Amino acid sequence: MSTMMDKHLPSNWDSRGEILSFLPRLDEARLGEPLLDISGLSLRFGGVKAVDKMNLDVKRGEIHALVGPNGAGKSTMLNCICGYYRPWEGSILMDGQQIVGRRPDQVAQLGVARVFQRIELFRRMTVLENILVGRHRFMKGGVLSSGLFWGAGYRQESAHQQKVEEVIEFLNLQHVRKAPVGSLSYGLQKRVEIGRALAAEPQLLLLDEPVAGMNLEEKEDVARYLLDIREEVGLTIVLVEHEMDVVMDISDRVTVMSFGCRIASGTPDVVRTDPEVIRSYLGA
Ligand SMILES: Nc1ncnc2c1ncn2[C@@H]1O[C@H](COP(=O)(O)OP(=O)(O)OP(=O)(O)O)[C@@H](O)[C@H]1O
Repeated sequence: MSTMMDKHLPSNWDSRGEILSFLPRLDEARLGEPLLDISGLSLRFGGVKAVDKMNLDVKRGEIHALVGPNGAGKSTMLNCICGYYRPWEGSILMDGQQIVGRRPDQVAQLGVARVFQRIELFRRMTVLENILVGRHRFMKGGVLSSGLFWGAGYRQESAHQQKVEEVIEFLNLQHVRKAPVGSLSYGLQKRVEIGRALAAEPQLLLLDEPVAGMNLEEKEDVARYLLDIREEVGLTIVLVEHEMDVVMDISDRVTVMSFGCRIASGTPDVVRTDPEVIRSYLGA
C-alpha cells in the first residue's frame, strides 16, 4: 500500500530499538475485542443537540477516526469519554467499566489520556518537565509535591525519568529536551503533547485534531508515530481529525458524525464511498 507516509520517514526510523518499552504490549489474542463501548449517548447545550443517541464501538488495538463537519459533535464525544462533560443519557463502557459519572481524574486512572485541540502545555517549563507531568497519575501527591523537578528528587525517581526519556527518544525530541516549550514550533509543541499523553501509560489515547495546523512533513511524522505505536504496542487510539488524507491512511475504522448523529461507520474504503457521507461531508 503506497501512502503519504512512504514519502517521508523520520531520519532515525530504522535505527531505534524497542519503542516505549514501558507500555504493555497488546496480547494478539485480544486484538479486536471491544475496549470502548458507547451506546445511546446524548448531550444538549441549551437548544443544541451536540450529541444525539450516539453509538460508537472501538476495538482493542485499532486506530479509530471520528470525522464529520464542523459542529457535528466530535469534540463533545471526546469530552464525554474523558469525563469533562456528563452526558444527559447513555452509557460509556471502557474495558467493561462505566465512565459516565466519573470525574476526569478518575477516568484518567482507568488509562484514558487525551491530547487537546488547543495546545495545553506549560510554556515556561522544558519539554522534559512537560512530559514528566504525564506521569502525574502514578505519583502520590502529584508532580509538584513529589519534588520531581528539583535535583535529587528527580534523580531518585529514575523509573519515571527513564520512561520520560524513552518518550523523548521515540518522538525525536532529544535536541529540544531542555528547551522551554514556549520557544518551540507549533508542530514540536503538538509532539510534546502527544509525548505527555504517552507518558501516562494509556490504554486508550484520545487525540483531538493531532495534525491541524502542521506542515506536510510534520503531519507525516505524527502519522508515522501513531502507526508505529499502534503496530508495535497495540495501543488503541481514537482521533478526531479533518485532514482526510491522514485519516484514510492510518485509520482501521472511521465513524462519521453529522448533527450529533452517526451517519456511517466502517473501514476507510467503505466510508469514503458511502453516499450519505459524500453528501453530508466529503462532497461538501
Ligand atoms: N460548551 C459548549 N457550550 C455550548 N455549546 C457547545 C459547547 N460545546 C459544543 N457546543 C455546541 O455543540 C455542537 C457540537 O460541537 P463540537 O465542538 O462537539 O463539534 P465538532 O464536531 O467537534 O466541531 P469542530 O470540527 O468544529 O471542532 C456545536 O453546535 C457547538 O456549538
